Amino acid sequence: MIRLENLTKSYPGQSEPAVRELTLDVPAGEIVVFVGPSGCGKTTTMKLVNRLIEPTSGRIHLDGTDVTEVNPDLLRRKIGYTIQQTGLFPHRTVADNIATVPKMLGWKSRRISERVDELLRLVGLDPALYRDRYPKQLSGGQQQRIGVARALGADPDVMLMDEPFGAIDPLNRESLQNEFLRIQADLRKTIVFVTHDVDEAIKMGDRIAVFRQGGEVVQYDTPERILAEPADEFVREFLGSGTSVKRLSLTPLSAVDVPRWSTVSEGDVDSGEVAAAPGEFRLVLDGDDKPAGWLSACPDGGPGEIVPLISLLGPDDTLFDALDQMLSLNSSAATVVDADGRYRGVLDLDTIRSAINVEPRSAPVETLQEV
Ligand SMILES: Nc1ncnc2c1ncn2[C@@H]1O[C@H](COP(=O)(O)OP(=O)(O)OP(=O)(O)O)[C@@H](O)[C@H]1O
Repeated sequence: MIRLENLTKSYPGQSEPAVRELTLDVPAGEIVVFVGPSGCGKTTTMKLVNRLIEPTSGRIHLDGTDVTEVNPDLLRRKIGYTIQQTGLFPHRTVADNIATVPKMLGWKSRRISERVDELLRLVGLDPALYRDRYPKQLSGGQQQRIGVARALGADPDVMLMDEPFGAIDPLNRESLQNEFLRIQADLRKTIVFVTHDVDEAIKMGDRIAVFRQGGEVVQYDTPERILAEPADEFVREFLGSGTSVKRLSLTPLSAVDVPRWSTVSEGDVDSGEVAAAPGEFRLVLDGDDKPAGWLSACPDGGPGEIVPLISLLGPDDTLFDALDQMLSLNSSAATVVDADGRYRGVLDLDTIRSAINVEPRSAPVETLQEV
């Protein structure tokens, strides 16, 4: 864990401190995102942690040790650091860049070589193709990946990441974010992540510290709670529009109470024991309790036919995915299954609304008739 305690940093010649009396804990294994407008002290605070900048007053504890009492070089070898401009050494190969800290730590060359290949694979680059290239022979996104691999070099418990995906186009940025979250799910590093971008903060952060000018943290909480209850007008404005949609994309269906609508079995449909009334749709489950389709009435009054389901939602999908599916399929409900593909329930607009506690503004939207 990182503990910042009453931290103040005043730069010489500046009338106001860049960071003032900042107290904040970064829990072990979490990503804490510093977000806020330009010049509000995010980078200064981050650089205080690995002593690239010395505090004017206050303390920083790393797993209970006061970092101001640790030799800065030794400290930095224990903390991975990656920045927007990647800071790769242009005249060193990818492998040599990644090996920077392991070499300083005196690792044997075989161990270093294995580690380099392992890290290249981790960040999605084939070692055979990339280890001997130079940074200028890589795309911007690939350089950022090498920056991340280098920061992970000696397997530090703590990572400081200053706008690590800042220089990347939106599409590549999103895939780097996703890959980094996938890596972090396994590695559980303690990470301080700086960004200007509120959407990136919401996506990447287990917690977000919203900074205001002068290094003041206005709100420090989970993305869900910051979106649901912004501390003041500054935070509300900083979050911008669309907070309800942002909350939808933060809510996995595994965390939603999905109403279980009544169903009919495929066997009963096949044997003609159940039928759908005109205008009625009934969800049909196969012998394994998996959705097989909707039973719709036949115009001629027959038992009806099973219309296959175009798409199902799983536990990793979010309320945003559910709404997106409903809009794109022009449907008022979406069928949800568990990790094994078995029926969990059916989501409609009312369920989505109540999951994020949004009151209906007008008459309730017509929903699929419950059977
Ligand atoms: N070396 C320095 N000397 C004097 N003032 C500095 C120095 N570095 C930063 N500052 C000032 O300290 C304040 C905080 O800067 P900092 O870089 O920490 O902000 P930031 O929130 O990271 O900004 P950005 O998002 O633009 O990177 C700014 O007013 C900046 O001008």
